Amino acid sequence: MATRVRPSSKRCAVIGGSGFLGRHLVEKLLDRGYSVSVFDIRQSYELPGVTFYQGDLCDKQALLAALKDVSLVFHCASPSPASDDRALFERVNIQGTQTVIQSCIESGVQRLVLTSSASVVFEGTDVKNGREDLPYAKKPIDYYTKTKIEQEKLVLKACDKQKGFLTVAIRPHGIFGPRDPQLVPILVDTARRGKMKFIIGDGTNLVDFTFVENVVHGHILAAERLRADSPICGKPYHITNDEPIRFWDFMSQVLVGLGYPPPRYHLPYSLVYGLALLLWLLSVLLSPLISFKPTFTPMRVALAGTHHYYNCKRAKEDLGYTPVVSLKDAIARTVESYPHLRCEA
Ligand SMILES: NC(=O)C1=CN([C@@H]2O[C@H](COP(=O)(O)OP(=O)(O)OC[C@H]3O[C@@H](n4cnc5c(N)ncnc54)[C@H](OP(=O)(O)O)[C@@H]3O)[C@@H](O)[C@H]2O)C=CC1
Ligand SMILES: CC(C)CCC[C@@H](C)[C@H]1CC[C@H]2C3=C(CC[C@]12C)[C@@]1(C)CCC(=O)C[C@@H]1CC3
Repeated sequence: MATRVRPSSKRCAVIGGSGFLGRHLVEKLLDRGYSVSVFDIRQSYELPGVTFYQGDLCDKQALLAALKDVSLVFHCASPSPASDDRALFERVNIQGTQTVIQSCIESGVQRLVLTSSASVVFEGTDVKNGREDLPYAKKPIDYYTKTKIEQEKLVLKACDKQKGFLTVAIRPHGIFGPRDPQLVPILVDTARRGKMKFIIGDGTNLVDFTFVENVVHGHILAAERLRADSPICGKPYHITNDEPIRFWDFMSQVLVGLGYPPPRYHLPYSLVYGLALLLWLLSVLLSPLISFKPTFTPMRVALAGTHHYYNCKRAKEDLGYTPVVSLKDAIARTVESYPHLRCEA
């Protein structure tokens, strides 16, 4: 059985620690007695026990300062998937991750835990109970996914037991929870603009939505089991709530919890996908003249209308992972955490 690392004697760094997942991770690490250095392009809070280093992860000198005396690094920084800035994704997720790896090695960091994404195998078509041995998407649906694939490959390839530099990748899916700036706010904004009346497709597609505390739990288990003699070195792990749910049931539960009506009318998937593609093309062609961002992007339509749920048996076996918060409780806690987004009518 794997021996637990004694956290109290450990100092770790969280790259992207000001973000949604990063901050939850920092809070749990502090609870477990770690002292934490946060490296992020912005500082969004202050906490006792946390030292902030503000900088761009592509800047090696800035990173080296943050990694001094650190033996464990979590890398959970990325540009938002809502962006379609190819150059930014390539710079941060690919070149930046190379810089993170080099800086870790130069600083004597022994363990690197990457936040990857289960979407690295998603091509816009159904993934049912997908395991980690599925091939990477040959045609990734966007630059975010394309660069997350390259990022994961780089980190896993860098694992070197001889040199004492161990790496592992966590692949969460559809993270949600208090302070998420993405899923619930976008959903509510769409509902407030009267655009959440329709279900794309027949509404039976199953999807994983993963509560942020379960994702954090997976990261910490991986970090504490990452030793030269463990089977997890250089491998990716799916971390989900292990309770796939119909995409539209999940959206409806959140909407109803916040006082909005659930979507009711069905629209054919191919029609909506075609329209989303057309709108996206128009937004690109017209970008020199006007700037508009369609709500229903091809990527969101694909995510809303297909099955994408993943098997986390490998994490259960190798990491001893089981979700710590059920989907029912997670939805209730999430809804409660957004009083300002409740329907006022
Ligand atoms: N949310 C989800 O559903 C899923 C997320 N993931 C992965 O989880 C990780 C965390 O995601 P999440 O917490 O949602 O995202 P956030 O955007 O909330 O957090 C990412 C943080 O990284 C920062 N950052 C971006 N670029 C740089 C840079 N060049 N140098 C330093 N810091 C930078 C961001 O700053 P700023 O906000 O200013 O850009 C932000 O503070 C990401 O790697 C993402 O790919 C994987 C699966 C699902
Ligand atoms: C307008 C509605 C049809 C949809 C609103 C909700 C969406 C904003 C979210 C539903 C699934 C989410 C998701 C992600 C972002 C937010 C959603 C599209 C990711 C792309 C985030 C980054 C990842 O690595 C994969 C996620 C898949 C699910």
